[in-house]
Amino acid sequence: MSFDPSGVPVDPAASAALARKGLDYRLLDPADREAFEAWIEADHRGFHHARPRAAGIEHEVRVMSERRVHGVYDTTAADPAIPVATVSSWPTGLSVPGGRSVDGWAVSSVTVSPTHRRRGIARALMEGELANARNAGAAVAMLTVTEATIYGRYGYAPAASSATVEVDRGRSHWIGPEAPGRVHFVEPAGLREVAAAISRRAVARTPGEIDRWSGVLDRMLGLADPESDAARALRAVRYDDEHGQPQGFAVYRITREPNHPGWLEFDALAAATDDAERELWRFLLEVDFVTGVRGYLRSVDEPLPWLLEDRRAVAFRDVVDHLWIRIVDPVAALAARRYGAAGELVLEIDDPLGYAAGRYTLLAAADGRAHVHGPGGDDETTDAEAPRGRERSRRAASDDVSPRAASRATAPRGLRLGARELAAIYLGGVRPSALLRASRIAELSPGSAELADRMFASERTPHLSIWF
Ligand SMILES: CC(=O)SCCNC(=O)CCNC(=O)[C@H](O)C(C)(C)COP(=O)(O)OP(=O)(O)OC[C@H]1O[C@@H](n2cnc3c(N)ncnc32)[C@H](O)[C@@H]1OP(=O)(O)O
Repeated sequence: MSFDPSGVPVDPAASAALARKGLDYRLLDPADREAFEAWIEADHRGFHHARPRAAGIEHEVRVMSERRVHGVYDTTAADPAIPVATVSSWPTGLSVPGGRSVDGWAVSSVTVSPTHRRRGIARALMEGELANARNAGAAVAMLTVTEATIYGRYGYAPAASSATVEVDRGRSHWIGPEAPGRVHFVEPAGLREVAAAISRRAVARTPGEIDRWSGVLDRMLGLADPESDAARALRAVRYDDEHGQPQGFAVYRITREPNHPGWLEFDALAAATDDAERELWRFLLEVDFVTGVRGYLRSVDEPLPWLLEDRRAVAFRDVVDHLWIRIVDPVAALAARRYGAAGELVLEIDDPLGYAAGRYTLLAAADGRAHVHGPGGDDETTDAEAPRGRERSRRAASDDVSPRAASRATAPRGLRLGARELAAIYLGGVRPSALLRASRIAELSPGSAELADRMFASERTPHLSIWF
């Protein structure tokens, strides 16, 4: 990410709303170790997690000191040093269709103490984070959710799903191709640098993935608290291609009762190439003395069933909305991705919080690039050169993405929709026509949803494979 949130002030509206309830809204100073530890205590309690061990606290302090961390304090509480509410946020890239990235604002650690619930504290924090996102220059705010009923009211919608993929080891006869490379066992600590590089490439090829921060890799590899039982149970493997270049890795554990075969479970299988993805799956499926394999947060579009003779060996369980996004700057967001078909589409967006409200014209060219015209006369065109990163170019439409060129290709069509529905269709994981059938959007003219389906289609099903 190339935009800097350090100059973003504490949101005055959130501060005032909380002050009216007799509460202090504070941005924590990364140098204030005590405040961070108290905040971590509140965060763990809020999520019903066990208290972290010393190494876990060190890890959390490291991670949190790289974010904007807010606490809400009640000076009348028995222990006023422990916040009654928490939230953290940071700027990060979100992969979008076309192998590109949009400037995003990740929001996490939203907790309110049960002693202070349902007084509007979470609302103040969430509205504050939308203001922070917009002030920092992000186009999209995003989060992963504990419950699907909390965030729609702020304009968030599910944009990428994930599933637990369970494979019956006894039925998993492999019929896929042989990979040219090899799988090696490696020590998790030795994988750290390579895992970062592979993850960057894996994230870039999958819409819905967000840039990895160093703490999430440490967590994946068991390095956050390496002496914990959970970390010591992890085994790591790396796939090297035929030239000896690392192209993928997986980290797994085997859980089992004495005298019984176990279950192989994994949270991380990251691949920069299709060969690496296939061969790591194959390795995990062929480990002996195992009844089955369970991969968490996998894509709902996993190619695995097509690699096995018996596709019913694979079950997709717990398919859930996983990544929720909120568009805070539609012009920048719409111009950041590439489109599946050429066309001109008017988007009339209703947004009670204001960020996305207005009439936008999206002009997509046959090469997937787009020109977006916003209500304030702001225009933005997809940059042809840079594949990822901050790619805004506020300039006039180029010849091949000009309004005239696009309208020659397709007659104008349009949708009337809310900020939530825009968020749902943005990555291509939800078809506009499904929202039309649900009466969540309306067409300005017949055929608009069908055109929007084709334009918003993504070459890959959006997927997010981590919690944040
Ligand atoms: C991105 C993340 O971090 S996801 C993690 C979310 N956190 C958790 O699940 C931890 C446990 N839960 C909590 O800490 C709290 O219950 C929170 C944070 C979810 C809600 O905090 P509160 O301060 O009680 O919420 P607040 O009073 O501001 O409610 C705002 C609105 O959300 C609604 N709401 C709050 N919690 C929930 C819920 N769990 N389910 C459905 N609606 C909810 C309220 O009814 C209210 O609706 P309205 O304003 O439209 O009438």
